[in-house]
Amino acid sequence: MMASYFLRRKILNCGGSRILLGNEEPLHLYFQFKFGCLGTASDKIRPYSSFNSSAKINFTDLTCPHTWYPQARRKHRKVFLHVGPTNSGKTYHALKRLESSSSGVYCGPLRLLAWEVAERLNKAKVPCDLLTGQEREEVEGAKHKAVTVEMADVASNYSCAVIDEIQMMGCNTRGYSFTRALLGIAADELHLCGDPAVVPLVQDILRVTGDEVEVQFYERKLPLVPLKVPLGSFSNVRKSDCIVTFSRREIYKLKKQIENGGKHLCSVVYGSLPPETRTKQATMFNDAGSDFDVLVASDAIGMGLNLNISRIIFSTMKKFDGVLMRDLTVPEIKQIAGRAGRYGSKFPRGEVTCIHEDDLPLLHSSLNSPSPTLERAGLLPTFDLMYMYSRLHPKKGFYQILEHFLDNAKLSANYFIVNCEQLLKTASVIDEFPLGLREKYLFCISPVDMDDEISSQGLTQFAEHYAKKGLVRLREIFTPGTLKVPKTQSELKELESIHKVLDLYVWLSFRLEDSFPDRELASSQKAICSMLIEEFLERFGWQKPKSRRFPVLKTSSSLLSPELRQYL
Ligand SMILES: Nc1ncnc2c1ncn2[C@@H]1O[C@H](COP(=O)(O)OP(=O)(O)OP(=O)(O)O)[C@@H](O)[C@H]1O
Ligand SMILES: [Mg+2]
Repeated sequence: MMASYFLRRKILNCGGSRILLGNEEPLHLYFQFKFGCLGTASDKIRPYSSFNSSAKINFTDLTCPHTWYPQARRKHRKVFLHVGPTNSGKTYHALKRLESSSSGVYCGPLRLLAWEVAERLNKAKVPCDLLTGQEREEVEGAKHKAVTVEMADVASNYSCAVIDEIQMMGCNTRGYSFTRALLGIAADELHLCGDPAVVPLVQDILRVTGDEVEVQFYERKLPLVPLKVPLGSFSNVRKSDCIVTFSRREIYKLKKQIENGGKHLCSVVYGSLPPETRTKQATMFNDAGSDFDVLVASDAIGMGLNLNISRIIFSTMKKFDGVLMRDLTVPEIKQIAGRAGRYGSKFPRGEVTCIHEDDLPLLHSSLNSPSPTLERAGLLPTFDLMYMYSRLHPKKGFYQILEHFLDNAKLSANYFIVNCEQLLKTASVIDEFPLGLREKYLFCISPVDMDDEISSQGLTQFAEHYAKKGLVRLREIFTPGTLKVPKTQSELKELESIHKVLDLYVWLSFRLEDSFPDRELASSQKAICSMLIEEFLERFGWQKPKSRRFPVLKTSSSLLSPELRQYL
């Protein structure tokens, strides 16, 4: 049961009251800079090898990011690029290698994937720790770890490492974490899984590292058939279909339309649902005995969940990208469509179509086109560089330092600086408080959605309390016992945002342990949020189908463990 999930986890001690920058170097470079002792770097490494002349160093020169990782540069890594379409066994083969290695790390793009891999390795009697921004679970004797890519450790040595969905190094927001893992993980064997579109870029980037690269191409295990006829009417929806759309409002509208037909109940999966709720919805859909036999989902299904989908149906081929409505790209269409016909499910093939006939030409042409070659990988200045740069501009706030740094950064052709809009938004809020640069950087890289009002208020309050007292008690900001099952879409959205704020508290508690002491309370409240959202999804928002038995609804308190019940 999810409610007790967090409580059962054994929390790893993560280092007293030190600030741990989850997606940063573990501050070793910072101290090396501070005390001028970066003598361990090999001769090839630039620019820090000449530390004593630090005044001459141009800290905004990001043209040689491979030199930021001396540990990896000391290795002659054997890199395997596993590339092919979705459902072709890329991850499967890389994980087989990881399982048989003496030590290793799996770096995935989502918490769901890290959970799945940790579970898989532990089941195969390979003890494996789990480490994400918000969870740390230690298994006795573990020499393996499953982590979210932001948590990849570039200061340890591994025999084997896997970076999944490596094409995400081209992602405009998170790309830098994949680039960092690619350049920085010190493993004898490094397995990269992803789209064939990454091959030339990875080969080019690794040309200067001295690593050896081997490419292995994969074919889809089961055929994917683009249908010539559109869905047309919702009466043609059948068991194991997945309807894809891109807004939350549309997801609930489609769910209602399909359920009103009286033949199906729909599970839903979309990005802002808590990860554990997404897993639960996916499990209900996968369960052949469950009444929830149709899935309505956003592109959040593109990665990470193993779903028994026989047919993908695009309700639209357009997506709002934050600025305007645009056509889906070839890689997006392929990634989503490829979820149909998973190897190991009961279907002999996958099928894909659209609701509307007009959308079929784009679907068919995209499935027949190769994904455009990835040209550049994302970068973000590390804390060390920002710190050194800030010392040259001691009067500037963090926002100005960041802005100035970004304006002056020099890059080589293989890299781009990721979109720092969220970072800058957070920096402008955080600059209001008397905090050190390291603390400001930490708040800025935290997983906060500054476009979500409740989330940004949460971050502001956490930073304010932290700056004033050095201690942030959850009860001063949030009253346990006030959470309720949402009755409307807007209440649901609010609960999703509260979940994000609690998640942020947990994230901060792993990095500022003494100042955020209520991790357990935040985790239990998160679990309650998820359950209340699930209760909404099971009970509200649609009419009971005529001919089906409705699942028995348990009250949220009866689902709770005694430890959690006290918080309601
Ligand atoms: N040789 C195999 N034997 C048994 N199961 C396999 C084999 N290859 C793949 N599978 C299973 O097929 C499914 C798809 O494989 P996998 O997840 O490795 O594909 P992928 O190419 O990584 O896809 P994606 O691009 O979607 O991540 C998984 O459930 C996996 O366990
Ligand atoms: Mg995979």
